[in-house]
Order: sequence, then C-alpha cells, then structure tokens
Amino acid sequence: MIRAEELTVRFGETTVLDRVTLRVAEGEAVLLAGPNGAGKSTLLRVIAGLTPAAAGTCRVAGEPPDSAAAGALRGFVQDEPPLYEYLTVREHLAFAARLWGVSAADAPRGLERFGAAGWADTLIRDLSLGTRKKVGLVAALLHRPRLVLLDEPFNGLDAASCTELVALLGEVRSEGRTVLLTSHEPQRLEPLLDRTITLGPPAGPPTGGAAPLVAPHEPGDERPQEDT
Ligand SMILES: Nc1ncnc2c1ncn2[C@@H]1O[C@H](COP(=O)(O)OP(=O)(O)OP(=O)(O)O)[C@@H](O)[C@H]1O
Repeated sequence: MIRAEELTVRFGETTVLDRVTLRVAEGEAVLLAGPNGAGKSTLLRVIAGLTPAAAGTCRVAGEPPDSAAAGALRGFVQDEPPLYEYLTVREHLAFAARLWGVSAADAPRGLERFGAAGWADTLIRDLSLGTRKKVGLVAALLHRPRLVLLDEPFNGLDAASCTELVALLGEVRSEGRTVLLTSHEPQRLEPLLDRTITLGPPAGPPTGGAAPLVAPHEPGDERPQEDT
C-alpha cells in the first residue's frame, strides 16, 4: 500500500528525513514511533501528499502521493485538523462528504460514537480541542478510505474516546484497510498493531550529518534499525 524509497526531506538547510525507506502492506496497522523531532509527522505528510520530498520516491497504491488517485483512497487525520471555522459541525461534515463524493449519512453516527453528536449545530470555531479532533476524525473517515493516516490521534481526546478510537481502528483493520499512525501512547494501541517502525533521533542542526536511516517493512522482516 505504501512504498517509500530513500526519502529525503529538507526544510531550509535542515535535513529532517534522510534517505528513509518504508513499506507498509495493505491491511497492516503500523505505528510510526520515535523521539520528538524525528520526522514522524513529516513522513506522514509526505505520504499524504502535503509535503514534497527533496529526493527519493513515494507511492501510495502505486500512485504518487499528491495525485487525485492516491488522495481518493486515503483519509488523513492531522494533529490539528484543518476545519472551516465558520461552518457548523454538520455543515463541515456535509461539505467533506461532497468533496469525497459520498453521502453524509454516516456522519451523525460517527459523531455519536465519540460522544460529539450534541455539537452538530455548533460553529467549528467554538469547539474545544478534543471536539475539533473528533470532527477531523469523522470527516477524514467518511469515505471509508483504504488507507487511514493519523498523526497523534489521541491528542486532546478524553479516555472514552481514545478507547472508541482504538475500537474503530480495529474495525478498519479487520476490513483489510491499512492504518499508519504516530502516537506517543503506544500502550493504547497494543490490541491493534501489527508492527512498529521507529525513526531515529533528529539529525540536528544542518551540519549534524546523520547517517541514513532505513526502516524495514514487510511483516516478519527484521526489526527497524536506528542509526545515530
Ligand atoms: N514546515 C516546516 N518548516 C520547517 N521545519 C519544519 C516544518 N515541519 C517540521 N519541521 C521540523 O522538522 C522536524 C521534524 O518535525 P516532525 O513534526 O516531523 O517531528 P515528529 O517526529 O513528528 O515530532 P513530535 O514527536 O514532536 O511530534 C522538527 O525539527 C520540526 O521543527
């Protein structure tokens, strides 16, 4: 489902990802782990087609990540979901459903699942952090994507919603869909995960000279390596 080879991402003179190789098979649930600043969110954003790589290749179901084809099969739950502040929750989800070309009929059930049904007619700008996250989750999953990417999905969620989210991701996985996520709370994910891929520590300042990092891929492969 995801095949990234020798990916390098730079911001200015800082190399954030240095020749990262990663493969995730269809139907796997994989945690992207590593210390703060290791580049986990950046890697997710490359796979989501939002951040370009300076070198290397990335394919999602064989398609470039920024292509319409890859976009249609992916749902990305960002740490801070981009939401339309002046729409109500209901309007936002109806808009997201239109963009995906699907019915918004499942949206109320999605909100209900996370205890957020009562916010349907509230403007997004008036929501708490956790409720925004729930709306972002429901919006990203409306089209039942084959690939679900989540960046720190537990941030801001209450305990019951965290449990519900793990159950939801378990259903996604049992349907043969793929899950790739970052989280600093791996213990929550134990029932779900097939594998953990660990990125090495950040390269540091421009002259840091980090060694290449290769994260192996197929199930059953050796454990990911960290080079410092
Ligand atoms: N748009 C950007 N412009 C400049 N630097 C950026 C940008 N996005 C990320 N970075 C830098 O890239 C590095 C990796 O950030 P990233 O958010 O990918 O790390 P992370 O592993 O997800 O960290 P955390 O665990 O803290 O969420 C950081 O040093 C960050 O400051």
